[in-house]
Amino acid sequence: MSNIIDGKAFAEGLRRRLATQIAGLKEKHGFIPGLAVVLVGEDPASKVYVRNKAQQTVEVGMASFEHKLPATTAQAELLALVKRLNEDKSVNGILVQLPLPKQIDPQAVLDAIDPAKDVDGFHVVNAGRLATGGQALVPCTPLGCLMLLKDRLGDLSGKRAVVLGRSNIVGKPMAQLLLGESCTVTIAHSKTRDLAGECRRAEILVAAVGRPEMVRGDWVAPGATVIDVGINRITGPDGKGKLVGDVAFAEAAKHAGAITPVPGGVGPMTIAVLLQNTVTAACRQHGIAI
Ligand SMILES: Nc1nc(=O)c2c([nH]1)NC[C@@H]1CN(c3ccc(C(=O)N[C@@H](CCC(=O)O)C(=O)O)cc3)C=[N+]21
Repeated sequence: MSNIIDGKAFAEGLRRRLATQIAGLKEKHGFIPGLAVVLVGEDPASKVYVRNKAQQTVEVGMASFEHKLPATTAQAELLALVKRLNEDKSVNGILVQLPLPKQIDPQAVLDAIDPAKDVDGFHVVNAGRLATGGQALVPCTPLGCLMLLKDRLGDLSGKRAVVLGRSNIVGKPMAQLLLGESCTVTIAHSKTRDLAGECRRAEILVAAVGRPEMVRGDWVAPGATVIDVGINRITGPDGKGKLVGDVAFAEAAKHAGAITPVPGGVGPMTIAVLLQNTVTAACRQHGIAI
């Protein structure tokens, strides 16, 4: 087995399984799940992600509702849209694309989303349920990382895991999920003393700091599994733009037992899990056990 973890292929498989499940829901229960994605403003990267999300939503057989608002949208207008989507029975999942323009407080918007429709898992109720072992909707990126880890390693119980980064959207929920799998979890960050040394102790290393190629080869223990959540657009030596992770891939791959590439690793999993979360949310809303 190659030591490269193919997130793109895993995500394709997951979407195929979801498509079958969705066809079954339509046949047996007479509905298809619906996902609403809200984009405020014109951020070019966000536009690409939103287009990909909408396309993949339709490909697996779900309904996609796209809402594009101008960058000047007032917070009250966005909250009014969220309220309408909360009340709309054909909408089972709601995602408001981040980042939002500066006149809008992102947490106010995220907390206005019905927790049952919060397919990003960013609502404080879902964060609380994840932390206390309840029935949460779990943030897509960390859940995707966990799926890749379990697929590679099987049981994670007792493993030493280091999560580099403490954001609400990746680092903290990732640590909760690993703890839930009975790993011994360390959350390391910019203030951590001897960051390289902490990382070197990890059997599982998840990098989510948003700093291009910060994790060097000698930070990786022999045989460790490395999950690179970073997506950084940099200018390469040839002057062209390219995508790199938070891990110096070529160096780290020499030490790692398994490692995710960028692109083609965690990124595609994020969208596939978003679709899965929408199916999960739809089934719970219809009282269907899955
Ligand atoms: N409310 C909200 N939820 C999100 O989940 C969310 C968001 N806002 N804002 C932006 C980030 C970013 N994000 C990505 C999704 C897919 C890829 C992805 O598919 N990446 C591919 C290709 C990337 C490329 O070529 O540009 C890869 O890594 O192979 C990347 C990044 C979701 N986000």
